[in-house]
Amino acid sequence: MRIEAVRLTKIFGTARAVDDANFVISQPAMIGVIGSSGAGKSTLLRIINRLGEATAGQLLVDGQDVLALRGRAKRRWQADCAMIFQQFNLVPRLDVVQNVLHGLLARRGTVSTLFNLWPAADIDRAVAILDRLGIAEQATKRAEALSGGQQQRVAIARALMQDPRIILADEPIASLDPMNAQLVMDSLRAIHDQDGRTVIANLHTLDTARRYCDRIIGMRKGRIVFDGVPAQLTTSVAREIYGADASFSEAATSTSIEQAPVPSDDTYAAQLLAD
Ligand SMILES: Nc1ncnc2c1ncn2[C@@H]1O[C@H](COP(=O)(O)OP(=O)(O)OP(=O)(O)O)[C@@H](O)[C@H]1O
Repeated sequence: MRIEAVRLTKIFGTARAVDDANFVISQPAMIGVIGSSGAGKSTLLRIINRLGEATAGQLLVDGQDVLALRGRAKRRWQADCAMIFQQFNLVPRLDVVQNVLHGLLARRGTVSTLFNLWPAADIDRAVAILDRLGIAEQATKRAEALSGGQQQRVAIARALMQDPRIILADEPIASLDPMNAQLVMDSLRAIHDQDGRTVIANLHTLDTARRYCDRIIGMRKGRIVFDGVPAQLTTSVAREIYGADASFSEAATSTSIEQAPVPSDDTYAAQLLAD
């Protein structure tokens, strides 16, 4: 699969949240997107998944502009690129397996879920995916009873259930402690290595991007100002991305810094549940 972003632009009012972004992904990759708050990282992922519409530009996937798709074809594309969010976006009162099975909504209708009519083969697959992520023993618990790190792995399992070609992760570890952050990043890396799926993760922390990603895209004020391998990301380049002065230190973007929780974004759940 070849993905090419051509002059992707998103304007909110007068703000250019994504400004003329161009990149090519010619083979499965693990890509980290970095940049300070407001740089446009989330907006970029949402455009790719069609949760948000671009103002201009194209996203060519094997030559076809997926931003122009409508109806069923658009939903098929959305099923091909699963989203993972900082706040997990699980259904709290449902058990873990049910949450994972919801990944199938991207590929199928909603009728079966209304009646909880899941074929045994689907349930077996959901449990196998949970097992792969090391949380099969949590399968019958309510999602809300799990720790944040476990909930994020359930969200990854839900994403895998829809068998996507791409996983888009929007700040997947920003709400997690360092140990759980590592477990979640290890899982995403394994999914890329073992399945050959492309993973694009927005990351607050440079050290995480360096450690887990083969390629890093740096955004500043909507523009892509860096696109290269971690070794090319020198301190002076990092400073340019973050718009920081000489006092900038990488430690300031370390995973050990706790992020304040942000309100959950339930658009994704709404999209999955939509007809
Ligand atoms: N729905 C919206 N309406 C208006 N402006 C928006 C909207 N969503 C994002 N923006 C603006 O677009 C710009 C980019 O925001 P975006 O959330 O993509 O940045 P980000 O790099 O993901 O930041 P963060 O790391 O804080 O999540 C910001 O200036 C933001 O205020």
